[in-house]
Amino acid sequence: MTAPVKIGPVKIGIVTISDRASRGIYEDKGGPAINEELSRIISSPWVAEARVIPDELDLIASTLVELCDIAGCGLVVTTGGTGPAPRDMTPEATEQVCDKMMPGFGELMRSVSLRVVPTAILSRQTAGIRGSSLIVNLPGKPSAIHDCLDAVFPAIPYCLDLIGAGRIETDPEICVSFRPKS
Ligand SMILES: Nc1ncnc2c1ncn2[C@@H]1O[C@H](COP(=O)(O)OP(=O)(O)OP(=O)(O)O)[C@@H](O)[C@H]1O
Ligand SMILES: Nc1nc2c(c(=O)[nH]1)N[C@H]1C(S)=C(S)[C@@H](COP(=O)(O)O)O[C@H]1N2
Repeated sequence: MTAPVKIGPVKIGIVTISDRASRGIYEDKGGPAINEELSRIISSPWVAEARVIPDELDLIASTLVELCDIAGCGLVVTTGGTGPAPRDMTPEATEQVCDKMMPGFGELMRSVSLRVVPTAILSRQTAGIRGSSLIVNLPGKPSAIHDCLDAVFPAIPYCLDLIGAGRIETDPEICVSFRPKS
């Protein structure tokens, strides 16, 4: 059974998790790249809620909770902090706040990324459901955003339908979303 549909434009959280971008040591290119990619793919109305934060487990977790529970984001996309380095804690924060993990997202994104870089296996990127929100992790390299989002996006609208996150439509010239029950 699908959850009740939310009315109005879907809110999408865009979270850059980077020590250096959050301190202004370099310009954040990840958040704007996600915004650009979503604008290319999604044809229905949506609004962005962007955040730029350091690689701090508690702050990542509280930002994800705030975006899902208070801002009401149906989808939250993160970039950065998925690797093996000591401060890479995004998957841990994602697991901490999710009711249900969606391992297929990470599997597909790593497999697609492996065609681009052999170090794709170093990303522990994952996805999960918190209430009526889907959280998806992307690697920090801004160039990874296009490859990873394009790979998983065909399944995202139906996932959002199933959890009651709101309805989104995609531009079929860019991404054909698959809704088995429509
Ligand atoms: N938000 C971003 N904006 C621009 N470039 C980025 C961003 N995040 C990462 N990068 C680039 O990708 C590289 C690898 O990203 P990674 O997430 O491993 O960074 P990092 O070494 O953990 O450092 P930091 O957390 O300070 O971004 C970085 O060294 C940087 O060149
Ligand atoms: N598509 C894609 N995936 C990628 C990469 C990349 O450049 N492109 N970088 C890899 C590398 S080098 C690392 S260390 C991991 C984790 O990156 P993160 O800690 O920035 O999230 O993502 C991997 N996945």
